[in-house]
Amino acid sequence: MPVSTRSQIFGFQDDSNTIQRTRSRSNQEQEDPKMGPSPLLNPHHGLKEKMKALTLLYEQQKRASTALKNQSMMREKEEKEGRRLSTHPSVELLGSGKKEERETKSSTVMRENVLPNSTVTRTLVLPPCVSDVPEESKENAIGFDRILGFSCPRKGTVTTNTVARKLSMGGLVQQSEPRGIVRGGTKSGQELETITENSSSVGSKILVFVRLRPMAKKEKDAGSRSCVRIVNRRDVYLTEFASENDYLRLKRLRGRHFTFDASFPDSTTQQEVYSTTTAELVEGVLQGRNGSVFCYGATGAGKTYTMLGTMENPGVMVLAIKDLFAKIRQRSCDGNHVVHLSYLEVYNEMVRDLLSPGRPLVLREDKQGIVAAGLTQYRAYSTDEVMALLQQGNQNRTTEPTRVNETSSRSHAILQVVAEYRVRDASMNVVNRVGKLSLIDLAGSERALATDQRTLRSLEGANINRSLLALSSCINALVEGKKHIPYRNSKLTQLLKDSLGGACNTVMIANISPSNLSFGETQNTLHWADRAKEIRTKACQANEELFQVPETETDQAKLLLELQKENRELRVHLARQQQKLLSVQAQSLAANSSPTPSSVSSLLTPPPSAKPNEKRRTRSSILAGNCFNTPESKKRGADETVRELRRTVKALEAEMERMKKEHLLQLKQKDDFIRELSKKCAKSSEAAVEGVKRVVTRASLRPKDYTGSEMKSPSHRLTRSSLRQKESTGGELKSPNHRFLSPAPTAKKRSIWDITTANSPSITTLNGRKIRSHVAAEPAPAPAPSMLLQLAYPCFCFVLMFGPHVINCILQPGFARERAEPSK
Ligand SMILES: Nc1ncnc2c1ncn2[C@@H]1O[C@H](COP(=O)(O)OP(=O)(O)OP(=O)(O)O)[C@@H](O)[C@H]1O
Repeated sequence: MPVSTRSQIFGFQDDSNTIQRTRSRSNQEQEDPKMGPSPLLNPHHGLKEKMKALTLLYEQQKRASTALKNQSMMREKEEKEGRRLSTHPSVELLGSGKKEERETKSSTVMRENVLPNSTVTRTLVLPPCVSDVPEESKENAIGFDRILGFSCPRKGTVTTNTVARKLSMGGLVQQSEPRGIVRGGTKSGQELETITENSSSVGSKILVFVRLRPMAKKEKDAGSRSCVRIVNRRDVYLTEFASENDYLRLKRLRGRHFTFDASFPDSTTQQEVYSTTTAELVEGVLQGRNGSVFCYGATGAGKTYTMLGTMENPGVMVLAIKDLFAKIRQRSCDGNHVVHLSYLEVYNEMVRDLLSPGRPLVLREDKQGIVAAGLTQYRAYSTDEVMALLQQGNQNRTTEPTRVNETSSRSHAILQVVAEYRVRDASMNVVNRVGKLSLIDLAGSERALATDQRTLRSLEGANINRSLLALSSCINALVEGKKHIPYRNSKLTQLLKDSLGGACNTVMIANISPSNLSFGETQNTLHWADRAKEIRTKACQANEELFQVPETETDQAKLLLELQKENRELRVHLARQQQKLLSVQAQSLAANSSPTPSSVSSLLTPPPSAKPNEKRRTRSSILAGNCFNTPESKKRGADETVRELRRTVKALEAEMERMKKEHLLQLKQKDDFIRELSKKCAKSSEAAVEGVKRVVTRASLRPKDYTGSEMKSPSHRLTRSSLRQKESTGGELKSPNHRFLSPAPTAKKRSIWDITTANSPSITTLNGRKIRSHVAAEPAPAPAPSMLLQLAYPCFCFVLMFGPHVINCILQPGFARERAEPSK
């Protein structure tokens, strides 16, 4: 520094470090040939010189301390400013133009201050040599902050002094970046100042924005001039022109300067306004924070345009709802979102439901705050649905033409959107977040002259003004930190209680007209907006509820799961059992349909071409899974069985008949054979009787009539042969058949044969005794039937009685096989 070069203190080198430093510097300078010889080297310098050096040193110290003081003051101011702005999550004040970035890049000073307990990031880009500029200039540097939330910088917004600030609240910004924000600091690589602040513990201040509407045609026609100038999208300069009639003050200009969180010139689009003011509130609502946006201003200043907008240029309400649903759609896979909607108006100090108009509603205070009892809460599923509801509500809203505004809103309208988000966390507890967004379009403050003098309009105006006055009183009380806030003075302030003094992120948009004809209203609006900046709402924390699933409930849930599992298993088991039962029934049915043993059934079964098919059909119908047969199908099955049984019976009868015939035929054949044999025997025996008269036979005892008769019984042959045997053995019968020989005529005892054939028609009586016809030819005593006949007859009867299958089994097993073979 030039001052130090003049330091010529030599003798003070041991007194202080400062002097030591000064001396050393002086020594350096001594060596510098450009600087020339130092005056301190002159031994003739007296006290005067020393005093001069000391004075210089003192001045130097003083300047340094002043610089330090300025620095700390500036820091304090920045901190204060940052705190205020940090109450709003969406504001980001950064250098926007690339041109500016280029300008400041080369000469930016970086300072980093980290405050304890802070979470908010603030980025400052300071102009070149900021430390060297006077104090006033430094204040201006802060005063010329610009919002970089606007992606498209406009003409005339470029300044040499650029301060970029990034504000956030409760971590909102980290999660969602406001649209269109250009982070000048990060993009240009400029050195940044980062200040963090824990705003959540302090609470938040209301963010205040100002929007200037374009000059209306009516106003232009009336020759009005613009009295509002917005600089750097933040500063508002209000100019009061002297009255044309006041000739003395014609050239006098009175102006006022206001600074807000952001100020929107007349060219700002709806989307820009939404992005800067409300987008972050929507994000916060989805995280369980309450948010409020309200428009304040004189009648015709553009409040309804800002909140509702037109079809071509939808306003904040519409854009917020669209954004809300878009964000919900993005997170739909995470959990369940439920959106409820209500829309009401306060007209002449009456609360009315705009979605289902009827009787005025009563305001009540409960845990959730002030609520309108009986207000319709519509569950909305889509943006279109909300738009339709909004349109319906607006049709019900009270609007009347006034001198200032063709469609002047005569009521305060409040659209409330409640977003509930329910999700399960890692430990399966249910997290429930409820955020409420209130979008409020106030009626315009107005002078009586501005509206009609008609009774109703003036009454409306009076009520509007009264409620707005109550709002002003509340704002005043809040700013002054009074304990009692007069919310109850009007319905409007009651409804805004949460937004102004509750745990809520609140945004106020002050709408102003550019016309100098509305200077008074504009000044008033700006004045209250400026006051509102100081309102501090309570710390806004997420309305989050955690529903822990209690242990007992967990046990019950487990039990329920187990029971459900068991029930499922039992059902499967039951189905299997039913299947089995049905198959068993089917088998038994099949068995009933063919009750005979396999050999017999195969014998008696109808031709193989028909029967197996039927069986297969029955089986297949069961296997088809008809576990739960209808009664009809059961009846059909029974009929089928009966039909089958009948067929079997018929087949059996036919078979029996056939076997009977066969048997008779066989018997006849055998009888013929015996007859022939007996004839031959008779011839030979005649010859033998004639030769040997000693042998007495029955035949010899028979009358001659009978000798020629036919011997039909096969036993007759045996008799003859036994005779022949007797003859050969010397008259003694050695054959076991001897015992079957008919008894002697003297014997009265009757054989079974005699009894069974007693009633036979073919039996004739001989000597009072009945004999069979085929032995009738023989003389009495008639010989007993042969052994073959005695066996065959009971068998025949047995066959007739019990069916051919028994015979088949007992007597002629081979027969059945012979018969069965064709069926194979
Ligand atoms: N930013 C803007 N851009 C274009 N036109 C605007 C803008 N702001 C307001 N207007 C127009 O100005 C007129 C009045 O606006 P608006 O009805 O929104 O005023 P207001 O403040 O709601 O009035 P009131 O309190 O009487 O209801 C409307 O015709 C509107 O289209």
